Amino acid sequence: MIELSYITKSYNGKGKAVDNVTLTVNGGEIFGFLGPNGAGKTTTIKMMTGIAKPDKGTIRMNGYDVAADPIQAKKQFGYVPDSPDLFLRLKGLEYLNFMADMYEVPKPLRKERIETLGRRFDMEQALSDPIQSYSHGMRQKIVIMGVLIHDPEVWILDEPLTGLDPKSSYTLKEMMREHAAAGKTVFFSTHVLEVAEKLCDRVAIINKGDILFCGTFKEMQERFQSDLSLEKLFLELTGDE
Ligand SMILES: Nc1ncnc2c1ncn2[C@@H]1O[C@H](COP(=O)(O)OP(=O)(O)OP(=O)(O)O)[C@@H](O)[C@H]1O
Repeated sequence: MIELSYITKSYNGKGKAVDNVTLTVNGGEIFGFLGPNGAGKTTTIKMMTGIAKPDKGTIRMNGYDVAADPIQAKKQFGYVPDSPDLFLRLKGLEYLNFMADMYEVPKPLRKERIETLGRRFDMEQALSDPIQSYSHGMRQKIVIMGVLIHDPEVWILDEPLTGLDPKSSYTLKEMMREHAAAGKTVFFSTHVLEVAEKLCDRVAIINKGDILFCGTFKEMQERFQSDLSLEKLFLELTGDE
């Protein structure tokens, strides 16, 4: 479960990148975080993960306060950033072992998970190569695998489908569904509204730091008394049409 209460942040004292955002994401749901470029999605995610500090407000991960109890809070989630260009000099397998060490995954369990993840993401052959030699999509996959190797309860994924080929994208979506079906939490940002419409139990739409809507797609259609697609509703709501 993720709880954001009255989160506000501005950069260099300028306008608010995130303004008084309150959101709860429950276990058992896939939650989509949508908004135009510069809306405040990544800033919100950086505050959720402890990378950036909110000016005001509190964030809890499964009840642990990210500011007051950062280690316990960080044990609750896995985070895939929007750029996968990390640890480029390590080989894929070295990176997965490093992540497994950080999260104290026992050796037999990590071996089993590396095999399963390698198979599901078609990465078995690439694991002995340096990450530097990977394509963007392969880097994205190794970062996702590094998160999943410690089986965090809460997944926080910033644009996770960007650059993935159709099979890997399908696999990740399937894994997101499995994770939520097991009662755990999936929070992800995306610009691909067709995916959000099909995959998410609930969505929030943020624009200029404000949450404009939070709920199910059906609730959104009811609110606007419309049977338009999520894409059309999004464009109306964010004033781009
Ligand atoms: N490090 C920073 N310094 C100053 N301003 C920043 C910084 N990071 C983000 N901003 C500003 O904060 C606002 C929100 O940006 P953010 O990156 O959170 O948007 P986003 O919704 O993730 O956008 P995108 O979809 O383009 O990735 C923007 O106005 C952006 O210019």
